[in-house]
Amino acid sequence: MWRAFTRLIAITVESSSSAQGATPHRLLTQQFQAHSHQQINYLSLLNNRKMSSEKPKVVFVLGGPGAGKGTQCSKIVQRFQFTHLSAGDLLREERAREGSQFGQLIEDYIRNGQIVPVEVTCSLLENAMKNSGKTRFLIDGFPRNQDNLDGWNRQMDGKADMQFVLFFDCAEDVCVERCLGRGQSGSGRSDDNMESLKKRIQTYNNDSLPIIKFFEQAGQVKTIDASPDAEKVFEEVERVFLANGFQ
Ligand SMILES: Nc1ncnc2c1ncn2[C@@H]1O[C@H](COP(=O)(O)OP(=O)(O)OP(=O)(O)O)[C@@H](O)[C@H]1O
Ligand SMILES: Nc1ccn([C@H]2C[C@H](O)[C@@H](COP(=O)(O)O)O2)c(=O)n1
Repeated sequence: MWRAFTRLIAITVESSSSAQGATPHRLLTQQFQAHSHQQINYLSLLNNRKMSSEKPKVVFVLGGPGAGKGTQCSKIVQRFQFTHLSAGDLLREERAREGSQFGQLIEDYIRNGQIVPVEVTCSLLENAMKNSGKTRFLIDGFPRNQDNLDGWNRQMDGKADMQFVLFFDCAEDVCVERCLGRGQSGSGRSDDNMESLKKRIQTYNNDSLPIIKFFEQAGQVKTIDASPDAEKVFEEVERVFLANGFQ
């Protein structure tokens, strides 16, 4: 955990801040140091429920911001027996939960297009898996960086079987247009704006693409062209699931 904090403290964050003389970097650094002094108990996020006795099957769903991951996950849920768990949605829920000790930290990361420490995200995912009582999961927007992947391997080792990575390949300008469109139609998301998007895209290129490449080299990636309309994209997605034995 200390290793994670040391790295967090080194993060450089560019954002606007009204506080006099306080750079955004310094503000976040102070916040993380405060959190570390409180000795955050990440385990407080985990409940005691057991995972279903059948080992859960997991499909990781990755792609740029706005590539259409959530849209396609809804369609997969309707067609196949999967439960959709969006890491971003779980983080937003935790941010909004009254009394959460992680709310402000999550907000700072999301607004700055950075990836929340895996201890938080993976615990939220594991809980959601346990609470659902289900055994097939689409894990959307995770693992997004090396920290996510390492944390998943540590925490979920032997607890779930990853089937494949569904990668929605989408040009940057299309992703931007879709996210801005989503913002304009009232998503209410604090990161559907050009300033956050620039950072999210940078994080995606620097941190997420190498993870997709890693899975690709292991032969575990199913790439889908995400640029056509959603129905057309789903035709490809459906083929992948059928070819991998899902009915
Ligand atoms: N194939 C598509 N063609 C056009 N618009 C799409 C398509 N798929 C999704 N959209 C629209 O683009 C926006 C982003 O889609 P969605 O929320 O599914 O993306 P996402 O990859 O889950 O995004 P994020 O990673 O930011 O959560 C939404 O407004 C959605 O309606
Ligand atoms: N593994 C993850 C997934 C998401 N987040 C944070 C940072 C993202 O910009 C934000 C929104 O995610 P989205 O809904 O676009 O998938 O949530 C993270 O830190 N770690």
